[in-house]
Amino acid sequence: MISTFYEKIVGTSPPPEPSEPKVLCVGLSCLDIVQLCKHYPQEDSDQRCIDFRYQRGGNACNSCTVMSQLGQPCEFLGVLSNEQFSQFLQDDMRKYKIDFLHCPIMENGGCPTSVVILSMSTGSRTIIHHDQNQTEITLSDFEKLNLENYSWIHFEGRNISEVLLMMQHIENYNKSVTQRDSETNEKLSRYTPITISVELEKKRPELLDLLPYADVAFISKDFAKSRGYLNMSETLKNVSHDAKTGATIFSAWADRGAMALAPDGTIVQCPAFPPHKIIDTLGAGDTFNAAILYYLNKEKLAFKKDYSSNASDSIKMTIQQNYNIESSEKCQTEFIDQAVLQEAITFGCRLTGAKIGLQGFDGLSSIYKNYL
Ligand SMILES: Nc1ncnc2c1ncn2[C@@H]1O[C@H](COP(=O)(O)OP(=O)(O)O)[C@@H](O)[C@H]1O
Ligand SMILES: O=P(O)(O)OC[C@@]1(O)O[C@H](CO)[C@@H](O)[C@@H]1O
Repeated sequence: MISTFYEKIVGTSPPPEPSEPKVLCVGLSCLDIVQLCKHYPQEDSDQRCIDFRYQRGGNACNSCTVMSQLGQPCEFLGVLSNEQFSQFLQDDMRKYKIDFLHCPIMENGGCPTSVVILSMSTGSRTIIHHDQNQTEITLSDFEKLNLENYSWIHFEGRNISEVLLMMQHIENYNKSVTQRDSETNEKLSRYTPITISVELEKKRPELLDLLPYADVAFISKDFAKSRGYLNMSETLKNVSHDAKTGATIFSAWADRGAMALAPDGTIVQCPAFPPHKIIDTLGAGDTFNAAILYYLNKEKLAFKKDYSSNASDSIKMTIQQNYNIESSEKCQTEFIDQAVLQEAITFGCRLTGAKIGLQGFDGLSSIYKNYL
């Protein structure tokens, strides 16, 4: 039996929605058990580590932690449960002012857990994950959202077929808010279309099926390596063949920094900003993604152009027949030019460089204030 947190705890009246639209992150929240080791351990050895902690993790959830510290209203959507560690995750989201009111709560469900080994000698983070048979967010969970409350929706590439349906649901919404009255040419809605982003992180080639629906895509180095790409430019070049026309694509690559493809086809790049001492690389990619979402979403909201003026320019993209879905929308990326993209990627690399000099995510808000 699944109910939402809202139905279970809050009752019937909906909570007041913020005046500023939120960024929604759909994906995983899990428990991270982090062991800080001097060196990566040898198999079948017995040793002590330097430190131990547990914290809330998961790509989408970590990105919310970072955005919340930057002052961005954000919401997490993922499956939660009544189990004690899942309660810990929920308490922690409250602490960080991350909205999770629409998360389905699985009675008798478990809590996905990762054991993470941080190596002080190399700065690596090794993640061993168990999903505790947790189910994933489906279209029917997603349909309960009022999309007017969001300016940007980010998906972790996970349950591909359902994520595709959710992306298509957003496209339909976007069509409805950009419609005009045929006689007066007046816009029929005061809402702005939603920008869709996706992260291809896990080493699963099927994740490429999500690209034709994304306005913005993040390609992790793990995914890129699993495809045989040796560097960021090779990644962008290859992946762009599967992407929507006008999409913005990011490739982040640890100490090499990051590179991005702009909607007009130009490439921008930024080196990494390593801290004095690397303390904790867990969640570096999630921090980078959050910084980009934050920066580009602010640019989007500041962008005064009428979003529906070029509606007739829409392009038809057909994706893999096994999903039998068509994408006919234009990219929601008009606000991204080369200069904006360069600023965004520099902000992303700077913030992430600062994060890996910290334990966990606390302290990012003061770093951000200094950055401004
Ligand atoms: N060792 C490092 N030195 C400096 N910056 C780093 C380092 N590792 C990660 N970063 C920063 O974090 C971003 C994302 O890192 P990456 O390792 O690709 O993510 P993930 O956590 O997904 O493996 C990089 O683009 C870079 O800016
Ligand atoms: O940014 P990274 O370091 O790649 O992601 C870290 C992380 O989100 O990924 C795991 C789930 O795959 C979580 O246990 C952990 O918090």
